[in-house]
Amino acid sequence: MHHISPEQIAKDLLNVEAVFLSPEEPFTWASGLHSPIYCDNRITLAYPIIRKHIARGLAQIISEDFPGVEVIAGTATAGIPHAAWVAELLNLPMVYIRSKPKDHGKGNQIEGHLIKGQKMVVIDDLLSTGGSVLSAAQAAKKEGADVIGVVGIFSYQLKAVYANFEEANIPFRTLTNYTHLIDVAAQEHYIKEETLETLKQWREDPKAWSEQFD
Ligand SMILES: O=P(O)(O)OC[C@H]1O[C@H](OP(=O)(O)OP(=O)(O)O)[C@H](O)[C@@H]1O
Ligand SMILES: O=C(O)c1cc(=O)[nH]c(=O)[nH]1
Repeated sequence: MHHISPEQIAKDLLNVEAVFLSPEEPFTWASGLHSPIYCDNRITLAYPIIRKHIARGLAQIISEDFPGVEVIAGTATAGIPHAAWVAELLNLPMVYIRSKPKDHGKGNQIEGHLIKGQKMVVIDDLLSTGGSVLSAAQAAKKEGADVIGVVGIFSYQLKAVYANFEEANIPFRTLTNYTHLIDVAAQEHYIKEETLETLKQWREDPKAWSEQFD
């Protein structure tokens, strides 16, 4: 099967303007970190060709790296649509994982039919610290899933993501990452030289950069 390259996915994200830059008034991430960049992968849902690139790329990684998978899980909310398309391509069952158990109805955190011992790959759209998807993976493990891997569209390659996945002892893969995004943005002049400098500086120490805005 033809591999969709990390550069192509980075280009897709830039082309659909999923990458937002605001160095003066930084974004606040799920982890509480402040950042000059926000990658809104939800925008890709509006583009059938691009969401197909993503689904095929994720399905391919899963087939190659996690061949024993028996169920695909999507994290609420942004992981769910991609998980559904990947489950469809791989002809596998799908569940989704809420960030917290529901406070009414059945009180579920994992929604759908999960069989104990089932080998699961969890899909999130994006990994910053990995905290969200790992907490989803822990919830699935508590319900009896055997989480064999995590896949996503994009990783910022933060030190925290490597440390957190190592601690959880779960492997992860992404279609593209910050290195590819910045390379493509620089080569194809998507981002002003001055902003690129800020993005390179931010990357040296995202925590210290964030602390200026606490
Ligand atoms: O790796 P992390 O540090 O946990 O950050 C990444 C998470 O943050 C975003 O979700 P968000 O909490 O904004 O919720 P959403 O999916 O409902 O939009 C994103 O979709 C990831 O799940
Ligand atoms: O860490 C986050 O919350 C986050 C960062 C980002 O670039 N995009 C996103 O959807 N969430």
